[in-house]
Amino acid sequence: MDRSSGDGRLASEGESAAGTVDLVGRSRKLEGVSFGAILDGSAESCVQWATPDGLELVGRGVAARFRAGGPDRFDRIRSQAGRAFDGLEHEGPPAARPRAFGGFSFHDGHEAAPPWTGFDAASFVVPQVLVARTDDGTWLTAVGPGEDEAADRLEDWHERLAALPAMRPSGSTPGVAATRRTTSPADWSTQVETALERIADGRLRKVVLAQALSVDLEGPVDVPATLERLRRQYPNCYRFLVGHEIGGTFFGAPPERLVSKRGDRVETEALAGSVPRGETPAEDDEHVDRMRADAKFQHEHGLVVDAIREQLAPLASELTVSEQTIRRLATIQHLQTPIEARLAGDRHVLEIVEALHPTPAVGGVPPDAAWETIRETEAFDRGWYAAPVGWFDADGDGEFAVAIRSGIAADGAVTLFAGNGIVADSDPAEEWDEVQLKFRPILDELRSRPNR
Ligand SMILES: C=C(O[C@H]1C=CC=C(C(=O)O)[C@@H]1O)C(=O)O
Repeated sequence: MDRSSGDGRLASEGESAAGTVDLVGRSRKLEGVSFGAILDGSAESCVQWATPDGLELVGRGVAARFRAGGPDRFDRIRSQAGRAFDGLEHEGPPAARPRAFGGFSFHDGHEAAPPWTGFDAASFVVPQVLVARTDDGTWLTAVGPGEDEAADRLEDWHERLAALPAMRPSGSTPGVAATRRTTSPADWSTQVETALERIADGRLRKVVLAQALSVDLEGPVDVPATLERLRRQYPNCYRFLVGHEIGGTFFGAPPERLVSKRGDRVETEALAGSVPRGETPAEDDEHVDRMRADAKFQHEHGLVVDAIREQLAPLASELTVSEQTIRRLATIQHLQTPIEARLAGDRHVLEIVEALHPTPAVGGVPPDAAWETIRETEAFDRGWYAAPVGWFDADGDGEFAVAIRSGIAADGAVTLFAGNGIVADSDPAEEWDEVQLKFRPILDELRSRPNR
């Protein structure tokens, strides 16, 4: 793994905006409110998170911030958060509790250079204002460094939100002026051939190689509105947005759960192996039958299942690997294997995140050789692509997705990312086609289209 060039200095600079004062959260029930409208015009830090099973969260402002760099960034975030959450006092239902939102870079040695300005190797915020849409209604939570501040903020935002429209138009798309690839088809073939040689000589069994596509926009992009449109096309995916005050906005609609932890229960999955959707249900099934029967796809998928099993086993008292199923998305279909565990002891979700990242669905096997191949062959910075993004709370519970089918909007452009698993017998041209399908969800939403 890339354990060499991490910037450990950030860890000691990690601050809580609350300083030594204990954080206080106050919640109140809300009538319907448009999530997009809450973020409108915000130059503050903002976050949005939605799961396939219906939880939706949106937050803005910074009550506390945790930042870290280097290989031990998972631990450092955990200890900074431990200090800030230690004295947390929250009045409201558990669904509305304060949480920390953010994510990690794919590589340990990540530098926050454009388009990733503002995105440290690990960075989380506890928003000052959080709105949670749950089965139990919609809740506003204000967080501050003391009771009075939290109560005043709650009052202020309750009034502001009451004045906002409950529905917001879905907005026009920005339009695409031009696209630029980091990787030409010829370069891609060379990269895949390099990986195949390493597989043939036994150094490597699988590596996920990725590409970036830089999209120049005709007009400004409204990321919350783009996410809202993605909800319609990709209802069974996560949706996330992390917007930085001094940089861009990272967002996406990933289908892949890295981990969900509640108490001692952990859910994760292997998601690897891709075929296109067909024109008809029968064609969809033909693609799926081919994928299920194909030794290459099963090998590629099996490596991910085995690695997750091995990564979780030391932490678990029980581990259940379910039957393989199919994940059918708007443009693509994947092999999926749900995996559940009961934890052996008291663990923080970030410990599970650290143990699992990167699964071979985005890294490879063995991890070090895959890491080396990625660093030597890919011609762009992965930044936060394919890394954990999500939230955790004061109890160490939380949920993280793998930030694939994602892009970063910064300086009038959106840079999209997509990759594919390479194993023995992979064909560069087929892999190229599969990667292009993975750019589609966001690219399609950026193209010009009349208002809907
Ligand atoms: C790495 C990506 O997809 C992963 C998830 C599902 C299927 C994959 C595959 O078929 O290679 C990848 O492992 C991506 O979308 O950028």
